[in-house]
Amino acid sequence: MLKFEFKNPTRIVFGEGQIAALRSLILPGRRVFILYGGGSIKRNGVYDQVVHALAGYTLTEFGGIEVNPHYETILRAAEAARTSDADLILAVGGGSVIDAAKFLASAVTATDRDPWDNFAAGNYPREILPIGCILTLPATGSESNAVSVISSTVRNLKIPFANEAARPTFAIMDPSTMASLDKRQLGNGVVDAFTHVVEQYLTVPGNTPVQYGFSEVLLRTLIEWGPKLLDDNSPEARENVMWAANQALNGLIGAGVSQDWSTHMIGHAITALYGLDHARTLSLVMPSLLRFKASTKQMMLARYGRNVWGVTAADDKTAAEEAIDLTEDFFHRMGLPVKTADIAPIEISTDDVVAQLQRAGHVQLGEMADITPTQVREILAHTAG
Ligand SMILES: NC(=O)c1ccc[n+]([C@@H]2O[C@H](COP(=O)([O-])OP(=O)(O)OC[C@H]3O[C@@H](n4cnc5c(N)ncnc54)[C@H](O)[C@@H]3O)[C@@H](O)[C@H]2O)c1
Repeated sequence: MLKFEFKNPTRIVFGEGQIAALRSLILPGRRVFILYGGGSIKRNGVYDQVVHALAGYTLTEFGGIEVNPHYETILRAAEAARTSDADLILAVGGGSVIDAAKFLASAVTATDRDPWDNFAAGNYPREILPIGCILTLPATGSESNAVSVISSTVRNLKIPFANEAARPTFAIMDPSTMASLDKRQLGNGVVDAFTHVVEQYLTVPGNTPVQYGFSEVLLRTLIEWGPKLLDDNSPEARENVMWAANQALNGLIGAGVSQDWSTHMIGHAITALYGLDHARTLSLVMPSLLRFKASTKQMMLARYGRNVWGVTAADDKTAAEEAIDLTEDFFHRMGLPVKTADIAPIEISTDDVVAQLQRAGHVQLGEMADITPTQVREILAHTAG
């Protein structure tokens, strides 16, 4: 097991109707800065529930956080938060809004008014504003992790920022908020969460049976409940997927294991270039990447095939190949692309993706840092079809 430190201080308040618990989570008299996206919360009743729960508090709101949130918009939000003298950022939305809130919480207190480079180098202000969130789309785990993935239109980059201090103080997870999600967002969420587990699990084997066992439970849960969620968006499916997606990226299954975030880094480059949904870049890249790395990942792939998919092949090579085929089929059944033909009219230029990765400083990827730009080209070539 690798050395690790694990602390997840986010207070999770889970279940239908829990938005009403906001009052018990925020001290009276706080000036709350509500951050949201394109306005789905105003159409589905979530905004009204928030405002109702916070009657008597001083509220300021900032809407318009984009999908794949823009740094430039967050800087405007930071100015508004300073002007309103906010003392808590309340994110209401999916991963984009929550990521924006986590970055914003540092941008508000930073003395540097253009803090991108400082934050990218890990230099965050000592004090940042506390963040609370109300999750409306299970996918990213952002509601209780330390990461924000932010895009800069000026720099033409989409990169992750990690700041332990930005883990939300609390996260309200009410599965009924998922009722207004369409099939595309539901499928995206399940596949995003699935890939988070895979990237912390399908690496080189370690002495980490606890982490692997948790990972396998999460994968089996997403495989069982993901299609049901697409089918009927039932309360049972919502709560199981929402909880699994949170556990997939709250730091627990990744503690002490080697990790391979190459699918995500290649995916970020594709989103930055073509605007393709985050999860759809992952479903496109991951099967090809697993096939490309099948020999180095063979032992874990075979274990995954047997423990998660019930593959019975006796030899590891066949079990690994069957596991990848089943993964690809699962992504496809969830309505996501697995070949470039599925994302038409977008056409991916491997040269551009490699250049984008280099601009972002992501040149040696994988758990052994052995995925080079040349290999990225080969992986992308295998997505053709
Ligand atoms: N912080 C992390 O650890 C982490 C991990 C993975 C991905 N990400 C990032 O998170 C972002 C993606 O977040 P996401 O997948 O949660 O999607 P999202 O937040 O971008 O939302 C997708 C769409 O769904 C809409 N939506 C959200 N909730 C809704 C609801 N209840 N009803 C109707 N519409 C609703 C939004 O308005 C938006 O149009 C990407 O930028 C990705 O890179 C972050």
